[in-house]
Amino acid sequence: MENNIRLSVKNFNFYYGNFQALNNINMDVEKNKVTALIGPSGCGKSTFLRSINRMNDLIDISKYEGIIQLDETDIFDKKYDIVELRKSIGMVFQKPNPFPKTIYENIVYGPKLHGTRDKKKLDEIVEGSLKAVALWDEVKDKLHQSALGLSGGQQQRLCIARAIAVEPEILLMDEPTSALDPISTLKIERLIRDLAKDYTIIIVTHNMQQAARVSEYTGFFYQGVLEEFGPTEKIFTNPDNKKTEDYITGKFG
Ligand SMILES: Nc1ncnc2c1ncn2[C@@H]1O[C@H](COP(=O)(O)OP(=O)(O)OP(=O)(O)O)[C@@H](O)[C@H]1O
Repeated sequence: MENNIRLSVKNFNFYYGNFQALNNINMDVEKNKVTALIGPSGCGKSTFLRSINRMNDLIDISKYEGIIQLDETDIFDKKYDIVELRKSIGMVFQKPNPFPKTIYENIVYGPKLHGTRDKKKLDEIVEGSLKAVALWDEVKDKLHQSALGLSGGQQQRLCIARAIAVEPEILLMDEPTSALDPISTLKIERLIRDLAKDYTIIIVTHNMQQAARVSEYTGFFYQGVLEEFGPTEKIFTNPDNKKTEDYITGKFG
């Protein structure tokens, strides 16, 4: 079991100034599985997700305690290069945010940053990444047009392609379908299942049906505490914690 753990969070606390947003979080994230994070607004899901690739470092007043290990290396270790970390742990946001550049340039941005210069190699990465998100057929004739000309759903698939172009180990997704219509949402959900073959995925979602559809594991957060974490099926059918049950049956939140 131990070898299947990609990310291990131990006694993790997080503060914005005096406000403690996360309280003693412990979680092991299994390789090539989808882990969903659910809970009412303001419970700390995004703070937790952003801690995993150290995006919270940008917030001056923030402070953390505890350990987050990626493949047994502490991501907060001073020796850990943040550019390398973000290569290993990619992120997709709520609103599609392609760069105002061509489709091609969006995908090759990361690989170029990490030193890939060979045109043929870059072309391969573009084709491979776009095929992986089932966008290739839709855009192969307009790779050099602006990414901003794509629909919202296509833009989000492009952002996922951009994230996987550098071959991360983990993909973090912060409510990746909340700005999309139902059909685009289904496409992304199918894509998440496909991508789990190659990546470890952690997804924040407000949509409990979505968590149930896409994930193997679910964590329920409430007021900065990880109240319950376990197999998705158990969390949704037979949770141990009364708060989890109240939340999934719609009694609050
Ligand atoms: N930059 C910040 N400075 C101060 N407090 C913050 C900051 N970001 C978030 N918080 C607070 O931390 C708590 C957790 O916020 P967070 O965004 O992680 O919750 P969430 O569960 O993702 O909520 P939502 O589902 O609404 O996105 C909230 O009380 C929020 O007000």
